[in-house]
Amino acid sequence: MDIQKIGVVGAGQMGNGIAHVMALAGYDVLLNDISQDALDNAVALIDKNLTRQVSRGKVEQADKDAAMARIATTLSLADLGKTDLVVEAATEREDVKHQIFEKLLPHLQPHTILTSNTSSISITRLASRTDRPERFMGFHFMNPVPVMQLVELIRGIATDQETYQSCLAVVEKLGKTAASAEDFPAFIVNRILMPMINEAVYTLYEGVGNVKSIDESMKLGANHPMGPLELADFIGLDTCLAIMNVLHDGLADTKYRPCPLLTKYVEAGWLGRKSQRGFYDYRGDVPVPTR
Ligand SMILES: CC(=O)CC(=O)SCCNC(=O)CCNC(=O)[C@H](O)C(C)(C)COP(=O)(O)OP(=O)(O)OC[C@H]1O[C@@H](n2cnc3c(N)ncnc32)[C@H](O)[C@@H]1OP(=O)(O)O
Ligand SMILES: NC(=O)C1=CN([C@@H]2O[C@H](COP(=O)(O)OP(=O)(O)OC[C@H]3O[C@@H](n4cnc5c(N)ncnc54)[C@H](OP(=O)(O)O)[C@@H]3O)[C@@H](O)[C@H]2O)C=CC1
Repeated sequence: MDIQKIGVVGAGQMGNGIAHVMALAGYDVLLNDISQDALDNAVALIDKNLTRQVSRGKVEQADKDAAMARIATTLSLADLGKTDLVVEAATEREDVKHQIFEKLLPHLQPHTILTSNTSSISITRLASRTDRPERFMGFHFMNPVPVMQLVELIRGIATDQETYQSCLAVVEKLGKTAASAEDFPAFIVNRILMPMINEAVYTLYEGVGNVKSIDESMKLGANHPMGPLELADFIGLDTCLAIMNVLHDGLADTKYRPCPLLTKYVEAGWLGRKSQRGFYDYRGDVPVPTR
């Protein structure tokens, strides 16, 4: 299917990155959120990130201008009815995602493909509550979207081959690489990454190391670009906890038990970079460890 117009639901860190790369690749993008502030911040951030790409010689000024002109925003989900593909990138909560798809359905054209950028939630279950489980897929970008090469494509039990091929063609047009994952809790990347992050929080909780020593150990000792706690703050601690809960509930194995310290940080509203405090405090000039 020829996809031209793409709707993105949720203008948080993933939604803005997805809108950025889609518009740069030539798609018309309609970005939706429940908050006007989130939409305004997302457009400002896309502008800033594209400007940086221009200054580093990665993007031509004319391509940046054209990409910005292809991005429109809306507070109304009904406006996404005219799109060919929707990427849902709202908060990692199953009830929120079900509600979004439920509200979208009456406005959609029959051919529109629905996808979710969920990090962990069952694609089959999300699809089953729509009128088009055969045209529903997991479309899982990595953070930061403009930089990371991989997109996980996850077929639900009912997803048809044409839908898969259409999504694969979008990934290729973005210049990214697709990995196919089966629809089991947290798919491939987060099935492996999130238990490591959770284990780093246990290492902190049990006093084996502090924030600085744990992150330095994994950066200098295992050549990771970010330490696991720095990465958790970057992803969002609410998202990390939600993924661990999906793994724990979905696979019923105690090895996925979320660390109580991770739960405590989320209860405090210390969600990482997006709330200015997590395993580090970002309110000053340099990040300061909180433990
Ligand atoms: C939770 C999930 O469901 C799935 C996930 O996404 S899991 C998370 C996956 N992501 C990771 O693991 C990221 C790990 N970290 C990294 O790879 C690196 O630290 C990083 C790429 C984020 C930054 O790299 P760095 O070398 O430390 O910083 P820096 O030199 O400033 O940035 C490298 C490039 O990325 C760009 N960049 C960094 N952050 C960016 C952002 N948020 N948006 C856009 N571009 C960004 C920079 O502009 C820079 O571009 P150039 O190469 O053109 O100069
Ligand atoms: N963070 C990451 O590293 C990655 C995250 N993901 C996945 O991407 C999705 C988004 O994550 P992320 O961008 O980090 O989260 P953020 O918290 O940064 O952004 C979520 C956005 O969705 C908005 N939102 C909430 N409810 C609705 C709704 N009903 N309709 C429209 N918008 C809504 C939120 O608004 P408000 O703030 O007002 O609530 C917020 O702007 C999640 O499913 C997550 O698991 C996937 C890959 C990597």
